[in-house]
Amino acid sequence: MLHTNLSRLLASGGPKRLISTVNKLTTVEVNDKTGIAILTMNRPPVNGLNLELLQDLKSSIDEIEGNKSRGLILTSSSPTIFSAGLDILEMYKPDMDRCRAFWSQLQETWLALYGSSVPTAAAINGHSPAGGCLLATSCEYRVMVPKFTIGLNETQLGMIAPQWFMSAFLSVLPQREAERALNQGRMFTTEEALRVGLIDETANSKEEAIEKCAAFIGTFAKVNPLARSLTKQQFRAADLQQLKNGRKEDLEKFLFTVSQPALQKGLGIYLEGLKKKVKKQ
Ligand SMILES: CC/C=C\C/C=C\CCC/C=C/CC(=O)SCCNC(=O)CCNC(=O)[C@H](O)C(C)(C)COP(=O)(O)OP(=O)(O)OC[C@H]1O[C@@H](n2cnc3c(N)ncnc32)[C@H](O)[C@@H]1OP(=O)(O)O
Repeated sequence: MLHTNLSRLLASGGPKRLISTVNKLTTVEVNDKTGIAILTMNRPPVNGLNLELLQDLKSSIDEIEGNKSRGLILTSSSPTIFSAGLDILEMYKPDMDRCRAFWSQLQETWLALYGSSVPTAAAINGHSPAGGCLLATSCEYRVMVPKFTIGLNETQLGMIAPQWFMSAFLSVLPQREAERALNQGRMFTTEEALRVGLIDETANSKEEAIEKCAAFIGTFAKVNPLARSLTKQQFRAADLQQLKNGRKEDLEKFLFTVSQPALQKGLGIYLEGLKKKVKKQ
């Protein structure tokens, strides 16, 4: 009951304090009463994860870790897109120095989110393909609004999701389900995602999704925070360590892959398809 009241207070626009306005592409609002931080991505039109958004996400996660928030809820300022995943323009005809910085930052941001010591939840208020799904599955709990899609669609783009994308996916889905979905590049509707367990709950609005995420975080109110966070870290240690040990190799593989003419050709066609769709409307 206490948890429900706290979460209602948070979602109903109860006392909120804007802690950070420093980052251009993210905001952090911490509710004074509940101590839960809402981290909002704000890079129109689709929250494409480019170098700057990834940097801002990382610095917001650090800020939330540092200000002793009771939990982190990740969401988006867009009414229809949680995140369109990696900004394809970072990989299409890339400047190789920037591309290196981009992938290194993606690794850094993932390590911070997946390894975060505070309870994390995603209020998925829009489409969430590929890198968007990575962010959501790196959180401990997911609540999604109907009529959107979520999944790792990399194979549809002729790309291979790196091992650590798979780790986050596998921390949520059974191996058989995860393997089939990844091989197919399958995007799940909200209802399908709930059925397979890719999300935990549905909500009729962003506000309700945030309320349900807050209720999840509230379930830890009476649990020793250090014991909870060390337990979470033990569960995630192998996945985190695997990337930490292989960061350089992972980066080199990525740079090699994006410099392949066949991949560039595929990305060009994919981008063209996205743009044609806009013109048709
Ligand atoms: C160890 C590793 C080794 C090797 C591995 C090598 C490579 C690994 C990399 C693999 C990882 C990839 C992860 C990714 O995240 S790739 C990105 C995948 N994302 C998508 O496929 C999403 C594409 N977008 C959409 O499906 C739709 O846009 C969406 C449903 C999100 C929204 O639809 P809506 O109708 O609302 O908007 P649009 O009109 O489609 O889009 C508006 C403008 O935004 C542009 N756009 C959309 N998505 C992206 C994107 N991901 N990147 C860049 N730009 C994007 C779209 O073109 C429109 O642009 P304009 O026409 O307005 O200029």
